Amino acid sequence: MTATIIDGKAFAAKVREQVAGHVSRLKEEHGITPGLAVVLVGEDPASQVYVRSKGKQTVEVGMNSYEHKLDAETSEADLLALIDQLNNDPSVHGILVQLPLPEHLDSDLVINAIDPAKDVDGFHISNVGLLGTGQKSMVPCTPLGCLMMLRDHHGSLSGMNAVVVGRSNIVGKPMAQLLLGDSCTVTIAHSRTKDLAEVVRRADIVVAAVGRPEMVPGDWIKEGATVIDVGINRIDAPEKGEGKTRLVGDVHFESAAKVAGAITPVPGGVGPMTIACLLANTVTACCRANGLAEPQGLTA
Ligand SMILES: Nc1nc(=O)c2c([nH]1)NC[C@@H]1CN(c3ccc(C(=O)N[C@@H](CCC(=O)O)C(=O)O)cc3)C=[N+]21
Repeated sequence: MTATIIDGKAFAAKVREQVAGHVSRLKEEHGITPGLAVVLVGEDPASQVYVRSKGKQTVEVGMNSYEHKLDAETSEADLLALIDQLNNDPSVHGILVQLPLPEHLDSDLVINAIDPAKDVDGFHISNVGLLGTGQKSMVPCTPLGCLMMLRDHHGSLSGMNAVVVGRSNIVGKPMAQLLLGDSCTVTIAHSRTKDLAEVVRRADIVVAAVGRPEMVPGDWIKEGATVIDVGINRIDAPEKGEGKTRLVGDVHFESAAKVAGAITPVPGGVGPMTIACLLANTVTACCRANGLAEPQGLTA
């Protein structure tokens, strides 16, 4: 068997088209332009790349992008003051604080200072609680993007065995909640799971989100299973020449694609969907803030 490739890049372009449609309707019918504020503390090069690409796409769909770059030594009080200002700015509908934050800043405290209605990452404890109890919330972008691809590929996920490998607050746990919401039987596996290979082999859906390059080999995958690879790992690629690198996922793509029914590639899979869902969440937050009907198909 050779797996169908789930093209996250193309899917993300479609999501952005829908978002752009909602944005132009908000402008024409209501005179409102959705705005997304991104806060970056310090100058981690990977974070800068991500923030730049996100800012560009925000403007491309017709929204306002506000970037706040603070130096690495910024105090917690100054960061909290900025968040307070953004919480009270009616032109800002979404706020994202790029993680990880420098060591001296308490990220839980900072994230929980964001107005939950503007928390487009879905990391605020109120949104986590709302998601866990099946209430309307802001849903974390990466798991939301994975859910959209799974629904698109399968239609209904009801009754499927889903194994999420990884238990992070930003991917593993919210992913499990979303799959449960779609009536999957959900297992969260992690580094201490006994017989991990056997657990993964039972899965109709595997979501790999551990941050370890190519740790899930093809012989852990059940024939025909759907594999969603959340990992984005940069590794050395001496075969490309001295000092070169390449991006790989948490799944060993080549071997997994031989047994899976469908699989997301890295790059071009989950990553582009994460940014598209950030834009989708910003439009959703803007509609809710203005008491307007929210977009269909862009939320969980
Ligand atoms: N508060 C917060 N929210 C985030 O959503 C968040 C964050 N902090 N911190 C950093 C991570 C990282 N992240 C990525 C999103 C898209 C790609 C992406 O589109 N990657 C391309 C490849 C890019 C390349 O070539 O390097 C792909 O997978 O095809 C990557 C990384 C969001 N993050």
